[in-house]
Amino acid sequence: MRLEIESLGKQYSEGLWGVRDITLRLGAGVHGLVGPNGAGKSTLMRMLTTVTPPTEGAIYWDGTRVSESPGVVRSLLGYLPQDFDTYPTLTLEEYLEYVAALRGLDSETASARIEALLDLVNLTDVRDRRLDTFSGGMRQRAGIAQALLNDPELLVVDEPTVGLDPEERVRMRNALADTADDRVVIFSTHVVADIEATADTVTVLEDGQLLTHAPTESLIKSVDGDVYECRVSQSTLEQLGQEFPICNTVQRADGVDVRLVAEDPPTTDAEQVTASLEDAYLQTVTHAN
Ligand SMILES: Nc1ncnc2c1ncn2[C@@H]1O[C@H](COP(=O)(O)OP(=O)(O)OP(=O)(O)O)[C@@H](O)[C@H]1O
Repeated sequence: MRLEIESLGKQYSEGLWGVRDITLRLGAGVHGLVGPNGAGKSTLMRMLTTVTPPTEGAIYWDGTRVSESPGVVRSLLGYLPQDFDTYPTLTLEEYLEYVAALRGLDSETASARIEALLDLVNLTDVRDRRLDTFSGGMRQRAGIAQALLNDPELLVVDEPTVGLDPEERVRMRNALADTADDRVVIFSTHVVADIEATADTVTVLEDGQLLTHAPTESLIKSVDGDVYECRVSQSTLEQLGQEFPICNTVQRADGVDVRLVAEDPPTTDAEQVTASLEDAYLQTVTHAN
């Protein structure tokens, strides 16, 4: 299975492009799509899911041009949109049975599939509970289950961790990673830490442009040895901020603990620390500006 995106662009109005000139090749696995608000993540996903047509360029699934045969992608697609909503008065099981019927699954296939998916997203115990009693994280995992009902080869999830507490974020990430063995999973977020543990590749978008696309490990390695932490005064922090990407700051009684990306130690007592995806992301975004 292979998703190819060739010079893809979407223009909303004169001079306003949601994304432009995006070229990517994605195989089975989890692919993280990150970027700040307005970067173009949702625009790209809406084109991948055939919700909106591209203005230029093309998308191919296993060599078939999607705009010429949108039904091909729709039949193998699972989609969890950002504004996903459920039917509050149905129980989880009733809801999944309803969606399965809408997708044309026969009842035997549907019940086997529902059983497996409840287990995958860890909601078997609450199958008889009404959806309006679910937490945000449970609702999102129910969303993943509905998106997987037809066993899609392409699963697209738009910001599935928004509004979730840390424990629920981890459950959500694990559920996504567990689905990715034999499908292409595209996971968009503006929280870089959400994809560090789960994504095989990372794609960084900003202002509609593709800044980088690389295996997660190699993106982290690109800043290995260049991440430092040190305690500095507020005025030194301001100077450092002019020169280096600042990854994090924590106020202390006697100064500010700062984490930054620099080729050489930024202060005499700076300590080199293990690089994270967030450091690599900040370096990528800062370099582009
Ligand atoms: N339907 C639309 N009509 C006009 N402009 C749009 C439309 N949808 C998005 N845009 C614009 O396209 C650009 C990319 O937006 P998009 O929603 O794709 O970004 P995003 O990365 O998903 O952002 P967020 O993280 O805030 O959801 C922005 O400038 C946005 O204002």
